[in-house]
Amino acid sequence: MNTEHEAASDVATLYWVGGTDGYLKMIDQTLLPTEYKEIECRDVETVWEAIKKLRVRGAPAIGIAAAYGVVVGLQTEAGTSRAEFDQRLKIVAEYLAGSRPTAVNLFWALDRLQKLAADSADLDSGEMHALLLEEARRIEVEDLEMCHKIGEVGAALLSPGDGVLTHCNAGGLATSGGGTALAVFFEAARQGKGIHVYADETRPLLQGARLTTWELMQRNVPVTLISDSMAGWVMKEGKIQAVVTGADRIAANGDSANKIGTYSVALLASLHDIPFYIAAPSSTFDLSLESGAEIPIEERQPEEITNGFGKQTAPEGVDVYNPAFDVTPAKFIRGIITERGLIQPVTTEQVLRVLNSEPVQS
Ligand SMILES: CSC[C@H]1O[C@H](OP(=O)(O)O)[C@H](O)[C@@H]1O
Repeated sequence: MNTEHEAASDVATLYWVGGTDGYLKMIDQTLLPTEYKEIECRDVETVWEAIKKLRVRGAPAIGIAAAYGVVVGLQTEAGTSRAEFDQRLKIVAEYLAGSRPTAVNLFWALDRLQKLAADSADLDSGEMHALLLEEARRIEVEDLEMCHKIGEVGAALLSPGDGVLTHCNAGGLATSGGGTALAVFFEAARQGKGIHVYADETRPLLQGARLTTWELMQRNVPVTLISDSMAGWVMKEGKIQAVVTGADRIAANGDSANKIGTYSVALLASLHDIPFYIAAPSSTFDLSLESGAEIPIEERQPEEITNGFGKQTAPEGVDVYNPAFDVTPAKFIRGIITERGLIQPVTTEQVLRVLNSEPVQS
């Protein structure tokens, strides 16, 4: 636990230091696992770059970073009129919204802060700034509570000795510190279920190889790293009894966007009659979308594939297609694990029923 970190998280993915004149501190995830370094974000441009370059990544973590990014971006408005403050708030929110398009938590957090400001027109700029910092901290702490509940709901689905496969990183590093898919594994391990995790390396940015294995080893959860192309074979060999991944945006019918390669894993799981679960907080649902067809998919730079981590592995000028996410249709998802319970079957009716219920009691 970082002594400066006020939220009760044991993985200090990101946190605010000080008052409204403070700053956002975060682990630079691009350096893991070989270097553990925290960076300080003292202006909104640094926050934007950190999200864009995946120094901070994962839907919930991106939402928290954006919320604190708004607070940082408003530090230029100390002592201004409320009208000037609100104009700057609009500019900063639009700027941060342009960092990455798929993770809905980013937009959910920005909308939440802007609505708070609209509902607090009577406050002066200093009071409003302080209230926005409180709300950003609330988003962080609420996420930690959601992660712990997701862990409890999901762990109940796993049996002693299960082999479980995951794709990308949906751990503490992708959230306030508790994780979503990995929260399920952490809780199952805490309950003594003796699970064994198989982590896809997750090309091209290797969040699985670099981050998921690191987190699980930190917590002494047995983990085996496999290449993405091995997922089908370990299922065929009977090593996998369940698959759990995170999500970046879930449509009202349960179609789920997640790291590229997740769709293939879901199809393979279906072929082997292995349950495929998504673990995600309610803040990752976008009920304005009827289906996953409308989820915006981020395309990233070709160099992530042709020059991953500095080594050229393809001819100069080769044509590259690099979508960062894909969408798994609800029909391939056995259940969606949320802090409000398990959504099963995965239908619009069930999504709305569970999301309208209260969070499970720990
Ligand atoms: C708990 S959300 C984790 C989710 O975010 C990752 O994407 P990225 O690393 O590009 O931010 C991936 O889709 C994970 O499943």
